[in-house]
Amino acid sequence: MVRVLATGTFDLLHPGHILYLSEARRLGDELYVIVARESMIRHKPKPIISDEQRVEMVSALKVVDVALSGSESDIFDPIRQIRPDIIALGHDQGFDVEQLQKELHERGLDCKVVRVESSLSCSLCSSGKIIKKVLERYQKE
Ligand SMILES: Cc1cc2nc3c(=O)[nH]c(=O)nc-3n(C[C@H](O)[C@H](O)[C@H](O)COP(=O)(O)O)c2cc1C
Ligand SMILES: Nc1ncnc2c1ncn2[C@@H]1O[C@H](COP(=O)(O)OP(=O)(O)OP(=O)(O)O)[C@@H](O)[C@H]1O
Repeated sequence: MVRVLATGTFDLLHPGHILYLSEARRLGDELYVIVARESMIRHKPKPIISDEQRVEMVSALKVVDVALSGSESDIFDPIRQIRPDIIALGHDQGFDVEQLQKELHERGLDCKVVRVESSLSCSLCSSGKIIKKVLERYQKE
């Protein structure tokens, strides 16, 4: 049984998320997803949707076996519990494959890190773009 782990914010779900999660799932037999905590997101605006609601939505996706909220202090904590065989990074996720692999190894967590290269570039295949469009529409009215 190969356990795959995917991660992300998943603020406003869109087909790009489904592509990423489906590709991650294809790497093994079961898919766990760590949903980022609002308190840990510093590289972009905070999500609109609460931690709990984002987990609920990701859990309901057909390709996902288990979704859970991440740690609020150490990203390696949930990995110690989940013990994935593979960590699947998204095409634009700001983690370096080799660096993350090294940091996992230093903590005795020997799972393989791979990057899912597939990406979908439709006009609303990004939570940020959806929010921008909503703002534009309602500012006009
Ligand atoms: C292996 C791994 C473990 C992670 N664990 C956590 C975690 O425990 N808590 C958390 O808030 N974010 C965690 N993250 C980060 C987020 O899931 C997310 O990838 C990060 O905030 C970047 O957001 P974005 O991919 O949606 O742009 C982890 C990321 C990776 C790659
Ligand atoms: N269009 C897309 N195609 C493929 N993968 C995607 C796409 N959008 C997001 N992902 C992947 O989904 C995961 C979660 O991404 P995230 O929730 O940050 O989505 P986002 O919509 O890109 O957000 P934002 O627009 O706020 O940056 C990441 O691993 C990311 O690489």
